[in-house]
Amino acid sequence: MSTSREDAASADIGVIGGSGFYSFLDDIEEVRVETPYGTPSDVIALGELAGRRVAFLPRHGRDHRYPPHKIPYRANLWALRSLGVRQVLAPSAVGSLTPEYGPGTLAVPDQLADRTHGRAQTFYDEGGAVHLSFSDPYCPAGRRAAADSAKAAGWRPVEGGTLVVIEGPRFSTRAESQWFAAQGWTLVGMTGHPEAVLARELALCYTPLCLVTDLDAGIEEGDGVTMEEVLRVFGENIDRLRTLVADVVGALPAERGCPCPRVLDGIKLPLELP
Ligand SMILES: CSC[C@H]1O[C@H](OP(=O)(O)O)[C@H](O)[C@@H]1O
Ligand SMILES: Nc1ncnc2[nH]cnc12
Repeated sequence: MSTSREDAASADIGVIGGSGFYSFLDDIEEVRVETPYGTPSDVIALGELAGRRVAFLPRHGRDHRYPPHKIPYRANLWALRSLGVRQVLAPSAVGSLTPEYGPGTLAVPDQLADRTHGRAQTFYDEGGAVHLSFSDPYCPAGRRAAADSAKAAGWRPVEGGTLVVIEGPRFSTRAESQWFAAQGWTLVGMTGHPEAVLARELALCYTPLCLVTDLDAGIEEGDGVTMEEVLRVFGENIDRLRTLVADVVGALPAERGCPCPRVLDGIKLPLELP
C-alpha cells in the first residue's frame, strides 16, 4: 500500500539507495518533504523493518534523473533528519581499484578521499564558521554492524579501505585510475562525497555499503567501465544486497554509543537543525 501525506511522519534509520537501488520497503507511506535546501531527489518511503522505522530515499531519484554531480545532497540529508533519522545506511555501486576485489564484492570502507569539485558540501556556509572533525568519516558502530551482518549472510566483506569520490559523471581515465590505486585508495565512486560529510554536519551516523560492480579503467583489460556494465552487475546482486541492508537495519544499535551524536557538542551552530 502506498499513501501520500504532508504531515508528521517519522523514521530513525535512513537508507539512501544508489544506482539500481530504487525501492526497498514494503507497506510504505510516502512523504514529500521540502527543505531550506530545496526538494530531495524523490518522495521518501517510510516503513517498518526489523522493529525499526526506516526511511528510504533513492539518491538519483527512482527514474535516475539526477546525475551524481546534480544530486540535491543537502536537501536529502536535511529531509531525512527532519523525519527523525539519526542513522544512515548508504548502499552504492563502486569500481574496484584492487584486482582481488572483483565484481560482486561488498566493501565497507573506513576512509574517503574527495576528488569532487563545485558541489555544495556544507550546511554551515554563512552566519559563522563551523569546522568539524572528519578524520574518520564513517560511523564505527554502523561499519561493525555492516561487516558482521555481511559475514553472517555469507559475504566475504572487505573491511576498511579508501573510497575515492570523483566528480563524474564520466568514469576515470586509465591514468587517473592507476594514480588513485597508487595512492593506496581501493574503491572509486561518484556519490560518497558530500553525502558523508553532510551527514556528519547533522550529527548523523553514516555507513557506506559499497558493492563492487567493475574493475575500474586502470586495472581493466578491456575497453573500460560502462554504465550498462555497472547497472547489469548491480542488478545481478540487488536481491542479496537488499537482504543485507535489511539485516544491517536490524543490527544497528538503537542507542547510539558511537561518537557521531556528540560531534556538534559545544559548537555554536549558525542555524537550527531540524
Ligand atoms: C550507474 S554508473 C555510475 C553511477 O553509479 C554509482 O552510483 P551510486 O553511488 O549512487 O550507486 C556512481 O557513484 C555513479 O553515480
Ligand atoms: N568505476 C567506477 N567509477 C566511478 N563510479 C563508479 N560506480 C560504479 N563503478 C564506478
